[in-house]
Amino acid sequence: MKEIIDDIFEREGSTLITDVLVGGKRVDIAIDETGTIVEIGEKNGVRDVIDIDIAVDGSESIAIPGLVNTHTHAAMTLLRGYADDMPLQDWLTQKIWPLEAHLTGDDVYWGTKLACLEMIRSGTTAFNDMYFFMERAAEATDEMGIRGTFAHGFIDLGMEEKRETEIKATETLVSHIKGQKNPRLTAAVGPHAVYTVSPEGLRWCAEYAREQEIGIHIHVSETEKEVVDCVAQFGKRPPALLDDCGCLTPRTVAAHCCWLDEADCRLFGERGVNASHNPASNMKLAVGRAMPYHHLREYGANVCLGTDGCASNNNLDMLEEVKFAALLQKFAWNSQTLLPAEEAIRVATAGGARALGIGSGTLTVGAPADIVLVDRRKACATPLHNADSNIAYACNGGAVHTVLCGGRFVMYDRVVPGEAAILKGAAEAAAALVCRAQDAS
Ligand SMILES: N[C@@H](CCSC[C@H]1O[C@@H](n2cnc3c(=O)[nH]cnc32)[C@H](O)[C@@H]1O)C(=O)O
Ligand SMILES: [Zn+2]
Repeated sequence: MKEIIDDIFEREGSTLITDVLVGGKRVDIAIDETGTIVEIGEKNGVRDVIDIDIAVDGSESIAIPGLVNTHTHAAMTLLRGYADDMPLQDWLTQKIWPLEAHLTGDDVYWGTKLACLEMIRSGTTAFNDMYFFMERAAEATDEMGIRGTFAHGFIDLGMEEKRETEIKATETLVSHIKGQKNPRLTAAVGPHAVYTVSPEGLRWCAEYAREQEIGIHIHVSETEKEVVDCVAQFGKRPPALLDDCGCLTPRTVAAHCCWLDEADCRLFGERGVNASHNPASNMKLAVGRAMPYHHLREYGANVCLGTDGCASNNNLDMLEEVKFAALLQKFAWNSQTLLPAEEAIRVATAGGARALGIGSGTLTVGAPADIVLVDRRKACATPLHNADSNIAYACNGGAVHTVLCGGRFVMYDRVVPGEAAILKGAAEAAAALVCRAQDAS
């Protein structure tokens, strides 16, 4: 790679990536000053398409579309390693929620900065977030230069008063995000799950999402207990309850979907729901069953990929998540051919872009230049019999060296601007958060 041009992160001109491997072919990629891919052609074939401001030698790199993390609680980076090896409900009620009660907006700002740093370093250019103080999460994401969809985690626990508070917080966030008019930041509604949000709350979320023309982000059928309790309380399974409340739409991202049966998958396909597979989180929390990817694909649902939060993964490396997904599906459903490498990468890129309604996810002319360069000189990428195989089964985020989002460099030759300050700020915020919680207990 050429020496780092000192203002490369500020440049807003056009970029040419030369001689890079895309889908098994060596090509040049021309990106115009608006950050759009304007030409992908044979080596040396597209140089005169743009007035080149920056040229990047891609001859030692494989290019893939920016990875799209469709389920995070990004600022949970501050809780990484705080509570491990527990069942979901105990983990939430005994450890996570008591600590989250002491979160501040500054905590979410630093936690999200750290999350964006980690995501950029491992090739993620867009993520779907559900948490607290989401205005601060959006501020951090804008500073880091990648794309985010933000939902206030809506939990009413069946209480009218809390529902009103959550409604106001959701409306405030949505108008804040829309008011920014920032193409990289979008809003969504985030009803947490059927066991934490009343049917009245679910119906409000669905209606508000429809009215605002935004997405819905929700945890669905993560555990068998969730399904059993839902049937006992409402006489129907979570997907049917959500459908009755209007929550199943083509703009819904349903996280986990582990305990869906075949009829649930057919309903998801009929409604065009996006099912976010979170294999590392599901295995770490031992939720007991893998998402039935084969049924969701068979019935036409869009499957995408997510990491969940850093307290149940514990990182945000989507290349690692691609491997977990491809292996878990084969193991869980006893099929050596289920979710092959190329398909697993597509789920993590095009599948995620479709779920969030963003134009990236593929390296094609007219798409936003959300591009990740993977280093071919790494051991995990050598030999290069098959790039998709190396990307899905051998490499992790550590093989990524350069990342563009909307044609702008967010990492260049393994340099991310402001990294040291982000690590310091997030570490200090995490330590102060735990101290506050301990002082209060
Ligand atoms: N306003 C809400 C905030 C909810 S944010 C989203 C919540 O989901 C929690 N969470 C993280 N991972 C999971 C998961 O896998 N399943 C269910 N909840 C999770 C996370 O800790 C956070 O509390 C409240 O009053 O609590
Ligand atoms: Zn979650």
